[in-house]
Amino acid sequence: MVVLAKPAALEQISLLRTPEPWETFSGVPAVDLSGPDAAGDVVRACEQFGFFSVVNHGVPAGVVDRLEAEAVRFFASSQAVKDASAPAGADPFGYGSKRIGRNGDMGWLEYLLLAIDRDALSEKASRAATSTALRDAINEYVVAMRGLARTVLEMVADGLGVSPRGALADMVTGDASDQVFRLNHYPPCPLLQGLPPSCSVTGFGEHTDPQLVSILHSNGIAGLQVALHDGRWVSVPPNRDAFFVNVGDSLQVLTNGRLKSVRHRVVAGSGLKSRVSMIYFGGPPLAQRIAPLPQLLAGLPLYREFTWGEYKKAAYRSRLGDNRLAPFEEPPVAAGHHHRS
Ligand SMILES: C=C1C[C@]23C[C@@]1(O)CC[C@H]2[C@@]12CCC[C@@](C)(C(=O)O1)[C@H]2[C@@H]3C(=O)O
Ligand SMILES: O=C(O)CCC(=O)C(=O)O
Repeated sequence: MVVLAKPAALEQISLLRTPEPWETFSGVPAVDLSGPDAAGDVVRACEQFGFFSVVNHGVPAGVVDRLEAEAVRFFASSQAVKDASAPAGADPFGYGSKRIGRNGDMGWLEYLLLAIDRDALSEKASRAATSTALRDAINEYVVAMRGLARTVLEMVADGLGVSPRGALADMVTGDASDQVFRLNHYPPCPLLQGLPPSCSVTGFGEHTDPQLVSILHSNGIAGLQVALHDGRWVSVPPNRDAFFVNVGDSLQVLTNGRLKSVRHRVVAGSGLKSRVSMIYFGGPPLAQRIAPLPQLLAGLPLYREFTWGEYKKAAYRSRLGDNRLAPFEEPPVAAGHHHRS
């Protein structure tokens, strides 16, 4: 007998996680972008945690609310409508359900993954976003996220003493920058009904983001967890009024490991409400060389130079949880041995 597809219940069972107690983290750094030492606060948060929340960000609530409402409308449309937005060719952009990437990663979610060209949806992505209202809401939101990414990266440069202060920001807001945007919908999982609250399913498996920074917003339903630098996983309290900024692998390399990308994941529960999140990934042009910035090199470089295109290609062939920077790490220099130039 040929089994063509795993029955839905089996897919859910394989996403079940070992029951664990939640520790809600009260120490998420909140950076007030209008504060007197915002640049110092951003750098300290990126060094200590690799993520932070942003308040007083200047993004109008209406921009977020409009997109959230359109995202909810899109995910509530019929399966046939959503499936018509599934990726057609080699690129992964479009609607997806449960399968994340093409290398076997699964999660209890559906999503719309879209490529952004300058400050709007790319031509192909425009076809995947099914209504004018959704497209307009995404375009409006992306402009706000590009501005926020620029502000954050200028602050990183200021805080680290990198000049010009636009050196990092230009990588993600230049005309050829490689930006990605994703809407995620995590419905409550029926399999969990009647199980203790410590039971959950994998919503989005643990990973670091490959780009320089990503900016996340969610609808106030819990689920995001991050790994602290001591290895402990903690839940991030949801906050509708804030954005969460993650340091990505490329920023880790550019700062020679001084800022560290953050491992994060989403767990989905049995609650009554769905989690809806939107995340903007700020990546550089494909030809951009990524290597520790000479201004930040106190000792030896920890990474060899690569282009974003090379890294992205490798990332898209990897599993979600892989350490995708490993192939680019310089081997540690043994004591007493010196580099010859
Ligand atoms: C399994 C995968 C999904 C992903 C591409 C990858 O092969 C490994 C990295 C994943 C990730 C994580 C951050 C956001 C994202 C869009 C990206 O650039 O890398 C996703 C990719 C995806 O969802 O296709
Ligand atoms: O939904 C979330 O909160 C995080 C999603 C995420 O990490 C991703 O889309 O890469």
